[in-house]
Amino acid sequence: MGCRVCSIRLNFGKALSKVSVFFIMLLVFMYLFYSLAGFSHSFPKGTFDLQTSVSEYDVGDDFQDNVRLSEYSRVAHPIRNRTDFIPGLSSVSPKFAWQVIGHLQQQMPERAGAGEAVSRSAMPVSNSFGSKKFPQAIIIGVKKGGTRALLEFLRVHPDVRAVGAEPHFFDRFYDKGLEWYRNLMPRTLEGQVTMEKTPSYFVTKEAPLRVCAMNCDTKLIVVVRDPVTRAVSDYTQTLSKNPGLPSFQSLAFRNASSSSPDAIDTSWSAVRIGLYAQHLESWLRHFPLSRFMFVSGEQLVADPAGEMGRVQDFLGIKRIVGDKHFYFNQTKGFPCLKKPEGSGRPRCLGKSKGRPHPLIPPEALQKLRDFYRPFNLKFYHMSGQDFGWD
Ligand SMILES: Nc1ncnc2c1ncn2[C@@H]1O[C@H](COP(=O)(O)OS(=O)(=O)O)[C@@H](OP(=O)(O)O)[C@H]1O
Repeated sequence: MGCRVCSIRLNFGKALSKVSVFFIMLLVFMYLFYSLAGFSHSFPKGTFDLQTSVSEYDVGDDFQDNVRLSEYSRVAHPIRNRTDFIPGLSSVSPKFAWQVIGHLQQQMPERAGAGEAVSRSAMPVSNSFGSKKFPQAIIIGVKKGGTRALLEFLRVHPDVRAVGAEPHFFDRFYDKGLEWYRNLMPRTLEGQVTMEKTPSYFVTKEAPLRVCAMNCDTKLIVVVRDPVTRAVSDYTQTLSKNPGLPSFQSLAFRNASSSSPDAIDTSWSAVRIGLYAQHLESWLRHFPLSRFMFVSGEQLVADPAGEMGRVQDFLGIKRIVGDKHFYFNQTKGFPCLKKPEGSGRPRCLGKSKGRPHPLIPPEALQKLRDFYRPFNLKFYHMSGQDFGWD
């Protein structure tokens, strides 16, 4: 009898340990599955959530492109691909190892959504993978200038680490506080430059003072493009989301019934953003010209390596991203990133970048060109650079 009880207990014990093992295995499996599924998102989730709020500067398209390209940046990144700080990782493929590191990093505070910001800000921002710093350089504009191309080209550089999505801190989410902002940043090692891009900063009245309140030594990069083409590009983006949009002309020109027929409507953001001299003026009240770098959007397409050389000098990092990283993709009509050594595929920006523009009547474009001329000349004078738009 006693032995039967013993055997029942023994069997029950065995069953219990089997169930425990099963549950542990299940948990491990679920963790691995979750981790692998999560790898497709290379950006802080919280940031993406923020991105989806709709505004004039909606960047949903930009986000898609970023997801595709972020993989390139990782694989092409010799320093970031270091796997030696996690035991065992060196025995798996570098790509997988980096995914594990990336995932571990994503589990840390930058994953916080807006509501979590306060409690997260109390967490230490330093660990063995580096620390989160405020960006030393920001691509502040301009919308549709080529900002995504510039950021993705820069992310190939081992000394640049950037937030993939646009944080919109200095325009939309300033009330979240600086610690919230810092937590969005990727961790950087000594000597690496932290960056972000949010093109709407350039036209946000409060942004210059706010950026300066964070750090007046922040390097500011502005990618500028012929304001007429930029306006059409902006319109094309809005049209792609709202096919019922009125024609470009009806938005760009006020009704001919007024005393000044066909006056340009500067209250339309697609027109207003192109008044570069005006926007720069408000930035120059807080930053000296030496803190700015103006990148020609046209040159970034015609000679990406040349433009990247100047940007790397401005950032004070070695000229690493150059000719060998680019090829001209005939189908896309734009430069793309070559296949990184050893793995991956060549990468072009997504289909929302470099898309065909609708045909705008030439007289309308000419009117806009005439309108922008004095503003362009003023901008050339202020920036000390002639962009040749006229
Ligand atoms: N290499 C490469 N590939 C594709 N597209 C390129 C590239 N370099 C610059 N561009 C131009 O970038 C324009 C989009 O600008 P942004 O990235 O600043 O747009 S956004 O403000 O972030 O939405 C985009 O505008 P559109 O041509 O109107 O689509 C492109 O002209």
